[in-house]
Amino acid sequence: MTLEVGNVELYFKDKCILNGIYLKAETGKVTGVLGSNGSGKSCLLNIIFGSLQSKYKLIRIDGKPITPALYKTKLASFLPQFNFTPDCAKLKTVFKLLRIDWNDFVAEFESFSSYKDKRFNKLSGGERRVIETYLILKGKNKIALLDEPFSHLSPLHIQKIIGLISEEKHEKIIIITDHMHKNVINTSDNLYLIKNGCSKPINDLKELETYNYVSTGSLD
Ligand SMILES: Nc1ncnc2c1ncn2[C@@H]1O[C@H](COP(=O)(O)OP(=O)(O)OP(=O)(O)O)[C@@H](O)[C@H]1O
Repeated sequence: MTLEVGNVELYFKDKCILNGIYLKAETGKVTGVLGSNGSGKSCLLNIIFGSLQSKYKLIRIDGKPITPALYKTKLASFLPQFNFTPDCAKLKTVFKLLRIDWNDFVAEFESFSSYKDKRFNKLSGGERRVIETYLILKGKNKIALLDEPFSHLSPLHIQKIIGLISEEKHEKIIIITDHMHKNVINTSDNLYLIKNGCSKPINDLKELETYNYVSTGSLD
């Protein structure tokens, strides 16, 4: 499956945020989106998901334009920057409702093994991020949009999430953005940088220096 996003124009009042976006993502490859603070990464993911309206956008799946918001089609799931799980929900209830196997989860994330009856709001920020990222990656949707999945995560959990992304990419289109750019770079098969409202395909990591996203030599 392929997902193409183009012709995006997003303004807040008179301020132009996005105006030259083309991005192609496909099953089997992770698509990474990098960009400085405020460059429009979260807005772009929200526009793709349909939770933010833009002046223009064209979304194509397997070459065919798709007009309903993606969240309405149930094709896509979205890990936003904020928590989406109800505070008082017990983890076992959330997993059951989403039909995700708890035992598979704790086999991978052993430190959660005593948490089955815990309520979501009793977890730490990083633990919440692990749970929600896992739920999105293991869900049935064919497109997963991940906005900062690594934030608040400790190194071991980051490695496990990266492993999960590498497995799930064979089933899903995965688009990921995060400020932990080295993790995004290592996880992604295709990379884009958002700069001045436009997407720049990155074929050589040196371009990230040329576009002044990272300092010279920092990726050596
Ligand atoms: N609801 C809003 N009203 C007005 N401006 C907004 C709104 N949401 C976002 N913006 C602006 O749009 C720009 C892009 O925001 P966005 O959150 O997409 O950036 P980002 O690249 O995800 O940043 P960060 O990496 O810091 O999270 C920012 O300048 C932000 O101030």
